[in-house]
Amino acid sequence: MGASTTAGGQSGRPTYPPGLRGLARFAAERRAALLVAFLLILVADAATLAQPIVTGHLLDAVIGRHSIVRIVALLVLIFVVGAVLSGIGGFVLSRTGEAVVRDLRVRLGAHLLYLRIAEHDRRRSGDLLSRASGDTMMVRSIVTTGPVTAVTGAITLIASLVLMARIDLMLLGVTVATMAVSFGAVFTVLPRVKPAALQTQASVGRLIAVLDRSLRAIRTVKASRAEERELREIEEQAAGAYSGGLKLSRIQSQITPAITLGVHGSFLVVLGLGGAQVAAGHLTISQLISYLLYLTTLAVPLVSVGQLMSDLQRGLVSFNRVNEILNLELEPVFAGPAQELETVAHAAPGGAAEITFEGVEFGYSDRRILDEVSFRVTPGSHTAVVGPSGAGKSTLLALVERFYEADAGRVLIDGRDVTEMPLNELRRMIAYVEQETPVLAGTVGANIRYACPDASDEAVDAVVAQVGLTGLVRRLPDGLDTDVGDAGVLMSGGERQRIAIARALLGQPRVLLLDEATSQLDALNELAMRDTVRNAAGPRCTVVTVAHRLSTVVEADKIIVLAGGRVAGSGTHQELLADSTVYQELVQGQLLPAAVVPHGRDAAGAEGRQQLDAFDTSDAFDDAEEPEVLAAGADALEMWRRAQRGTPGMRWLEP
Ligand SMILES: Nc1ncnc2c1ncn2[C@@H]1O[C@H](COP(=O)(O)OP(=O)(O)OP(=O)(O)O)[C@@H](O)[C@H]1O
Repeated sequence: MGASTTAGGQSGRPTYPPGLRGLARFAAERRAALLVAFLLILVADAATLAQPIVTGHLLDAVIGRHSIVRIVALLVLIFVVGAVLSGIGGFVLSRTGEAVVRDLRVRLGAHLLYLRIAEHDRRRSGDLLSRASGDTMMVRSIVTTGPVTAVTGAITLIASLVLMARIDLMLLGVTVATMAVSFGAVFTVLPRVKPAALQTQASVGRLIAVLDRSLRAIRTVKASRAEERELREIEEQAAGAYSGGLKLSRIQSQITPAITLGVHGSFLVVLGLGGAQVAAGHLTISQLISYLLYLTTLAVPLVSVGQLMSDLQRGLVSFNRVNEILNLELEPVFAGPAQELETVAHAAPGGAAEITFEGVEFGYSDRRILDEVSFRVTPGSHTAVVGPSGAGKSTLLALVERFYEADAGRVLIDGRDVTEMPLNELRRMIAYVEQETPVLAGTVGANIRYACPDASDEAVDAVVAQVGLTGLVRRLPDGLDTDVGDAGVLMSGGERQRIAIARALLGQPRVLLLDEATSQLDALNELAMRDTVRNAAGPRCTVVTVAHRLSTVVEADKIIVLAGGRVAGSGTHQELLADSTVYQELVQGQLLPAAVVPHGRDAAGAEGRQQLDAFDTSDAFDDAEEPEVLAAGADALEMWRRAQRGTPGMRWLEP
């Protein structure tokens, strides 16, 4: 299923009610295959049911010393036809069940990818993973073996009862009464299956969530010596799953013997009563044997039906857990019929875009994060957003990307409200580098091409050079084909960041949103970041950076100061230093810890700045392992720092 089909189907994709009705409706989408399988099994069962009749005739023929050749041939034919058709029917049903589960998994996968970010915020990804794996497995078992058992069991049961009724009604009455007692016992334990299954599946979900959490932060777990604590949580959830599983086993261990006892009990009663009937001459011996054969034929489907009833309850719990996700609202990715997403790297048409916030209000829940936020970012400019931690800076970027929608007010791109633009069109024009600069498992090249898989090698080489990765790529054992490890763990933080920026630049976006990592970068990376941002902004691209480093801020054409959910000031670095106490405080304390505070001019700084501008970071990265180059990078950063001292009102804050 391609991306376009998946997303295009969002509006028309059927939803299912919870429970058996939903499961039946889901399975009914493959009714043609189910019907073929049903007919095959019907004929196979008819053949099985004919066996006792023909066996009865065989006995009569043996007792009456008639020829048995034709009857034996017929019996063999019935055996073979029954076995072959039941095999084919079972296979068709199983294949259909597998296809049903495949569809369920793909739909669930599509749903998880297209789910609104707010839903992902609310849920633990480990639990979602367990629904995609464990729960779909449970659904699989009831839609594969379930229909086979139900169809064959029901047919065999009804036909056997009809044929047994034709032999002796009284014996049938006794059989039904005995079986009713054992099924009564089964029905008393069945309601306990659902809560036990729910406990098991929910515990497994939480277990995977705990594991997922620990493995994602395995270094922190080890550094905090938290293995034992994590293990205790794992044990707790495993114990929950164990106790749920134990309850289910207990219930199952009552169901199977109850039915087996019912069948065996009725066999003995029928043998006794039937023997008396034969002795009294009301029944022939062959009729009694046929009856008893029917009774034994019943044993297997009845036990299977008992098992199915229990499995069905468990499967329904899993189906409901999967269906709960399938019924969640998705992002409206496509406005109309599915459109092709652009996968080739070329500039999004239109050049640098204008971004406007008009009285935007937003809160993740009841807590207001942004309050009447209004500002304009001019096309081609570089705007830095600064503010205290938690002020809502990243949230601003999320609203431009439309990960969330404003509660009031509007976010406009080139005068168009983002909520009225097709999401794929909006996101095609924007590149976004989030704070954690995620790198996905795979190769360096695949990561850079992630948004534009069809980009040419030349385009990739160009962005690799732009972010100063050429030297690294040359040194890597397999160049761009080198694996970055799970979540990019084999790369350094700075390398991951540059890979993420290269990925963003490859799409030649009209808007580049950079959520600067809060952690300090080394000298070279800090300079590279500054150069990259400076070079990206221009006639083709507008850059908005959530800035934590002064190197980014002072370069910006405009700085927006966000505090207390409001715009507390905007302007250039110099303007804000003069006008905004919030900005001054940020510069002193939080924007760049141990960095700069207002001070007088420093003529040497201006000279330092010129030298810094001449320092080519991309060349430096190419030889970043050379000690003299590293030293030159550090020198260049010091030059830049001196340049800041040359900036009106700035001096270094002593650590
Ligand atoms: N997905 C979310 N659900 C609920 N609350 C959130 C969510 N994301 C952020 N918040 C809260 O919203 C507020 C603003 O968060 P945001 O990440 O935008 O701040 P920020 O200014 O970028 O902070 P920082 O500089 O520390 O990265 C914070 O108080 C944060 O706890």
